[in-house]
Formats: sequence, C-alpha cells, structure tokens
Amino acid sequence: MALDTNFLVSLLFSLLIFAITSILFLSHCKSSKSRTNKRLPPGQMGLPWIGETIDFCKAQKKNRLYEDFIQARIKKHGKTFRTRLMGHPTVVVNGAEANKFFLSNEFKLVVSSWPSSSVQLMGLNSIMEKRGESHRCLRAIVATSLGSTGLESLVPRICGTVKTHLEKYWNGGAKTIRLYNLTKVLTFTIVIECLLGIESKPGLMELFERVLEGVFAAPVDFPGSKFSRAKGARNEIEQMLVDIIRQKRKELTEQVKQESRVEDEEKGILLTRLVEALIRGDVSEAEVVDNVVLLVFAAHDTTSFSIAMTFRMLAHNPNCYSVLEKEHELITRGRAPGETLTYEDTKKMKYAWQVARESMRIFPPIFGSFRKAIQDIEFDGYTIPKGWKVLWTAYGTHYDPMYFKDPLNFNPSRFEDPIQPYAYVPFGGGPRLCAGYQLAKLNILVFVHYVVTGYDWSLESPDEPITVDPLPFPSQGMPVRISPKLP
Ligand code: HEM
Repeated sequence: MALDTNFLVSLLFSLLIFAITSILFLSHCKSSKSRTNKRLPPGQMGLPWIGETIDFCKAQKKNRLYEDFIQARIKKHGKTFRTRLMGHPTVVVNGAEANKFFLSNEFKLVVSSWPSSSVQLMGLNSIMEKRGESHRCLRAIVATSLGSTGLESLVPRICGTVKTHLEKYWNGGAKTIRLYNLTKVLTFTIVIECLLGIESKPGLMELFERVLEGVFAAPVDFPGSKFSRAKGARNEIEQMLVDIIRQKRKELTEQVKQESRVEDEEKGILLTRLVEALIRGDVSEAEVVDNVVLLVFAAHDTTSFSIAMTFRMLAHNPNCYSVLEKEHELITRGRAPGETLTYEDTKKMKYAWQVARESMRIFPPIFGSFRKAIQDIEFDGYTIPKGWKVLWTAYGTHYDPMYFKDPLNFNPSRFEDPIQPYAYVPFGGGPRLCAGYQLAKLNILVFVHYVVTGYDWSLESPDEPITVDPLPFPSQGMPVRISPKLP
C-alpha cells in the first residue's frame, strides 16, 4: 500500500513536470515563431558581442561617423539599419520622421540609455536617469532657472564674467591664444559661478574634467584606470558639494527678509532652486549633488565646442563675418561706452545666432544618443525588438539635402526660412530636449559680441583636425592670433 502511494505520488509529480515542460516548450516555439515572423531592419551584426564597434569608434574618433559609418550603411541598407555596438543589437535610424518618432516617444516606447560608466559617474539620481514624475519635477526646477525670466537676470553676470575673462586672457597686445581651451575655462566659470553660485577655485575645473574623461571609458575600477580616476574625482566633488548644499540650506532656512533672498538668487539661481526643492522635500540631497555634476557635464564641452566652431566657420567665410560685424557694431552704437549688454540686446543678434546654428548643423557638439526599446516597436516597416538599442543622430538630417540644400555649404541665411520640425536637432527634441539650450545660446552670443567688437583675430591653423574623445574638439585647442581692435 505504501509502495502504491509512493508510486502514485511520483507518477503525479512526473506528469506535472511533463505538463509544465510542454507548456514552456510550446510557448517558446510560439514566441520564436512570432519573432521570426517579425521583419528586422536590414544590416550586419558583425562579430559576436563586439559587432561593428571597432568601425564605429574608428569613424567617430576621426569625426567621420557620418561619412565612414552611417552614410556607407545607408547606401547599402537604407535609412533604418541594424548593427551591433558595444555588445548591444542596435538599430540606427535617420531622418526627421525617425527623430520625431523616437524623440517624442521617450518614456512611451523608448527610454534614454547611457553607458554604465556615465550612469555611475553622473549618479543614479541625475535627470538623465529619471523617468515620469521625478523627471518632470527636476525639469521644472531647471526650466524655471534657465527659462527667459531666469536668464534675463543672468545677463549682467554673464557679461561681467565674459569681460573679466577677456581682460585676463585676451588683453595684453598681439599674441596667440588657444580659443577652444580658453572657452572651456569661460563656460565652466559661467555654469559654476553664475548659475550655481559656487566659487571657481583653482583646480576645480580639472577635477570636473577628470570625471568627464571617465564618462565613456570602460567601467573597470582598478587603480590607475580612467574610470577609477574619474570615480575618485567624483567622490571629491561630492564631498565639496555636500558641504556647499548644507551651508546653502542653512542660509535659506534662516533667511526671513525678501531682499536678501533676491540677492541670494542672483548668486546662483539654479542651486538656490534645487536647495529650495530640497527644503520642501521635493528632491533629496543626493539628487541635488547628482544634478549639479550632470549640469556641468552637459554644459561644458558642448558650449565650448559650438563657440569654437562658430569662430572657425566665420574665419572660413569672410563675407559672413562682415555681415556679423555690422550687426554688432550697430548694437554697440546703441549703448554708452562700457555699458553692459541687456537681454533685449541679445535678441537683436539674429545673424550671430544663425551663424552659430549653422556651425552646429555642420559640427553638432553631440552627434546623437542611444535609446532602449521598452517594447517591440514597429517602425519604417520593420520590428525593433524590445530591449534593442536605437541610435538617432543629428547627421542623419543635418547632412541630408532633403532637409538642407547643399548641406556641405556654410549658409547661415538658410535659417531665415522655417526648418522642418525634427530636421535640425543639435539640442535633441521631445521630453529630453536640451534643458540648457537658452543658456548655451546666451553664452555663445555674449561671447561672440565682445570678441567681434573688441578684437581682430585670425586662425593660425585653419584646417585643424577635429578629433572626438568622447565629444568633439579641435585637436590643437584652436590657436588664434589676436590683437585688441584700435579705437
Ligand atoms: C551648445 C551647447 C549644448 C548642446 C549642443 C546640447 C545638446 C543636448 C542634447 C542633444 C541633449 C539631449 C540628449 C538626449 O536626447 O539624449 C541635451 C540634454 C540636456 N542638456 Fe544640453 N546641450 C548644450 C548645452 C547645455 C547647457 C548649457 C546645459 C545646462 C547648463 C545643458 C543641460 C542639459 C540637460 C540637463 C539635458 C538633459 C535633459 C533631460 O534629460 O530632460 N545643456 N543637451
């Protein structure tokens, strides 16, 4: 009887196992069948794991990502093609429709996807890692500080910083400076001092730059590696920021008078807004720290590179430079000598902004970025499986004659006419559109104004190669011969 019962139990158990295995097997067959029914975009996945990463990185390093990697594959496979990059199956998409589809469907079909080293160095609480309500909350804080009202109050401080910078590094007779390297110092000072109200002590920029160097490095944490040095720098910055944030919190909590509050805002509107949100309990201290690090990263190399490329294109196109000079002489004539620029003045710099936009079309500071499909996506007649990466690029439209006639021709006036939405995307688009776009614009315009009206200049190396590591920069730091303009 005991044997019979044991036999019955083991029989039932075997039947159960058989039933579960059959269900799993059938559902696997069904899902593989439905997967094979889906049409993947054409393309080549390359070697196992590594895929086509080597070709991609080689092209990117030479700043020829479009010519050597993307364009070659568009010719072979069409505007939507698949590849494998850094271990991930990836679909590269091109064109305004693609940009619109993927950028505006952030959070619904895709989410932004940064390498592990970037996430670890910027912090899990930075805006780039946030979704839904917490993303909206942080964006609102940044938007109120960097919207037109916030920026209007920043104009005199930015002008003062630019003038001090020029007096320190550009004055002193005819000489050669490295324009790109110096603009990095300037944009860092503007973000750290004007926006965050933190004193830019010697060595601080280098500390931040050490973090940035590790952002796209392999996340291997052994002594001496780029990533490990970056992590060490990030820890130092974190300690410094925690002290500053706690001090600011104390000051804001103790403040009772409205006047001192306004004064404090002028000392660093964005940090003030973040710490106010911390006091209200809307954000945590870790969120304030991570977002300060992220903002410096987002603003630093991007703005400096766009300023450098604006000057490079002006040097290559003397006719455009004459038009620009006239625009700025007129603005100077409307002011008393030494009088600082106003926000209204910057609105008159229409041609300067066209020149800067056209320079960013040809030399986008950020070539594009990766997204991850959070469900199977139907696009352009193909299926992009859930979990695959999607890469949108600015080149996919900026260099396409369908959107920009004679795309290799430098023509700032093309921006007099409306541009098709999502064709011009140096600042991205959709819910993750660059939150510092207005600040970058102001920084570029104010700097261009003071240089053009105050100095004669010429490039020492007009065809200096642009290299990329991980963001683009002129390989020699852009040597420029300068001399103050004679009155
Ligand atoms: C010429 C200069 C700049 C360029 C070309 C640029 C470009 C971009 C691009 C393409 C994105 C979107 C990335 C994506 O979709 O994955 C972005 C996002 C962002 N940018 Fe900028 N940026 C510039 C300057 C700045 C400045 C000055 C700041 C702030 C001080 C800033 C803050 C941000 C932030 C916070 C985001 C993330 C927005 C979010 O995830 O919601 N950027 N930027």
